[in-house]
Amino acid sequence: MNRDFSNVSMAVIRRLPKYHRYLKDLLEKEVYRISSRELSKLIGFTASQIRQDLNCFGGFGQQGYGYNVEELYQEIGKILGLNKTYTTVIIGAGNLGQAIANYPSFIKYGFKLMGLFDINPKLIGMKIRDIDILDLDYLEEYISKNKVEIGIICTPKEVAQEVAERLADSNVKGIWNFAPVDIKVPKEIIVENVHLSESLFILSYLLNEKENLQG
Ligand SMILES: NC(=O)c1ccc[n+]([C@@H]2O[C@H](COP(=O)([O-])OP(=O)(O)OC[C@H]3O[C@@H](n4cnc5c(N)ncnc54)[C@H](O)[C@@H]3O)[C@@H](O)[C@H]2O)c1
Repeated sequence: MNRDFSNVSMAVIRRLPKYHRYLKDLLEKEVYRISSRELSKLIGFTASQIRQDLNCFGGFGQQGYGYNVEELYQEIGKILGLNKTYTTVIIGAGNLGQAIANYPSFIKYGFKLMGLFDINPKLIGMKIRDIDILDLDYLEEYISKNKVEIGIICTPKEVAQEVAERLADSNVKGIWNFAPVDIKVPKEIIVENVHLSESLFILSYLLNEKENLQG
């Protein structure tokens, strides 16, 4: 049964991957039970924040016992949809596209990379870990034939919008966009942007702020 979390704020949802990561680490260390206070020390959120966050999903903890780490890990995984599998393609098989294709962990969470697409004849026909780099001309046909659900955009920013539109017209459900541009697609397609430079600029700001405070 699909539970409805549509009224849970995105701020809470965006914290779930961090809970998931810490719970995985705990399981690897064979820690099976944890209080919100102990979790708070590890994660850096307050204990009351943790209780509030997890209560949004029905509350997993038990007074006097804390959280069952395995159960919480599995449940957060389910809320995040990590118990499902997704078919993906990468568009743009340059530095970043190849790095993502070479990263083995996404498959562990159910994201199956089917193919990479590029326009560069030198790359087309090559393989990254057994996965073909294909000609962009076949994108729509391939997506339809293989029921691809997610397109990962790793092209230069100048062509990202055009690529996004082709993905949208091919009926992908989601786009993971790494190009530093805000792409526009029909609202039924979910877009998640990863703008690495924005994070880097925040680091730069914080470094400068620290220097200014130190005089
Ligand atoms: N490399 C990084 O660490 C990094 C970090 C943050 C963001 N990005 C962004 O990710 C994108 C890719 O970066 P990169 O370093 O891999 O660049 P890159 O130049 O190495 O690769 C881009 C690839 O896209 C291909 N391409 C160009 N037009 C295309 C099209 N219309 N359809 C399909 N493929 C096309 C090119 O042939 C090339 O292989 C850029 O938008 C960049 O700003 C990269």
